[in-house]
Amino acid sequence: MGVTRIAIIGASGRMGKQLIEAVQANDSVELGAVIVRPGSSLTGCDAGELAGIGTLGLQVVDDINAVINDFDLVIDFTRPEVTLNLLTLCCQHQKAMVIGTTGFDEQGKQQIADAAKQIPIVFAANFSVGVNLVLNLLDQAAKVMGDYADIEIIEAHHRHKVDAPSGTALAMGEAIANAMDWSLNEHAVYAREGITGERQAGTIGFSTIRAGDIVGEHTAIFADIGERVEITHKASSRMTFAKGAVKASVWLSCNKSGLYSMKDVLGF
Ligand SMILES: NC(=O)C1=CN([C@@H]2O[C@H](COP(=O)(O)OP(=O)(O)OC[C@H]3O[C@@H](n4cnc5c(N)ncnc54)[C@H](OP(=O)(O)O)[C@@H]3O)[C@@H](O)[C@H]2O)C=CC1
Ligand SMILES: O=C(O)C1=N[C@H](C(=O)O)C[C@H](O)C1
Repeated sequence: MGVTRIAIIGASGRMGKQLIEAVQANDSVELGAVIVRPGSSLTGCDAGELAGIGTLGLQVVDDINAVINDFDLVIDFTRPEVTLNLLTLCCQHQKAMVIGTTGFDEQGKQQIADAAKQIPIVFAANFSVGVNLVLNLLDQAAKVMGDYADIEIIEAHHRHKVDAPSGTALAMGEAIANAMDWSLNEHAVYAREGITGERQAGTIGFSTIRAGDIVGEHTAIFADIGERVEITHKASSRMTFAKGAVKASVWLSCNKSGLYSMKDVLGF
C-alpha cells in the first residue's frame, strides 16, 4: 500500500495551519489537498506559504470536489456544520476521516456514528497523548472516590473558542459518568448563578474560562472533607494535537470502516 494522501479542510484555521506542517513533517503521509472556505481570498496561494513553512508547490483550493481524486483521508478541525456536510461527500467517495472538531449536539454525533458504518473514522475531542491518559486516570479516580467526593471539571481556552464546555471537558465528564454507571446529562451541572443552594451530591460540575491565548487546560477535582485529588492536563502547543491527528491518520489507513477513538489509536 502506498503513502496515505491527506486532505486538510479548514486550512486557514489555527489547527489547519499546524496540520499542514505536521503532515509535511511525517514521512508516512503526504499532503494531497489543502482546502479553505468557498470564496476565501486564500484560494490559489501556496499551502506551505499559508502554514508559514515555505513554498510547497501545492495550491490551496476552495472546492473539495476539484481535488476529490487527490486524497485518501480528510483531517477536519473546523465547525460542526462543515464536518456534517463533509460526511456525505466522504461516504460517497469512500474517504476516511479524522475528526477533531468539537461542539456537536447528539444528532450530529449520531450522524458521525452512522457514517462510520460506511467509512473509517477517528473522532476525538482531544488528540494529545496526555489527555487520553487522563481519561484512563479519571476512570480509576471515579471508581475509587466517585460515590462520595464532589466532582468538578474546570477548563480554560483562548478567547476565540466558540463552544463550551470544551469537547475534552465533556469527554472527561463522560469518562467519569461511565465509570459511575451514570448518564452524564442527568448528573452534569453546566452553570451556577445566584442563590444556587448547597452543592448536590452525585453531580459533576463544569466551569469554563475563556482568556487570551490559552491553548487548552483541563482539571478534574475529586474533593472530600480533608483531602482532594486534582488531575490536570495543560497543552502548551497546538502541534501536540496536530501530530496526534496525523498519527491517527496513519493508523486509520490500515483499518476498516468503523468509529474509533484516540484511545484505540494509542492502544490504551
Ligand atoms: N480534537 C482536538 O484535539 C482539537 C480540537 N479542536 C477543535 O477544532 C476546531 C477548530 O479549531 P480552531 O482551528 O482553533 O478554529 P479556527 O476558527 O481557527 O478554524 C476553523 C476553520 O474552519 C473554517 N470554517 C469555519 N466555518 C466554515 C464554513 N462554514 N465553511 C468552510 N470553512 C469553515 C474556518 O475558515 P475561515 O478561516 O475562512 O473562517 C477555519 O479554517 C474547533 O471545534 C476546536 O474545538 C482544536 C484543537 C484540538
Ligand atoms: O478549541 C480549542 O482550541 C480546543 N478544543 C478542543 C476541545 O474543545 O476540547 C481540544 C483542545 O483543548 C483545544
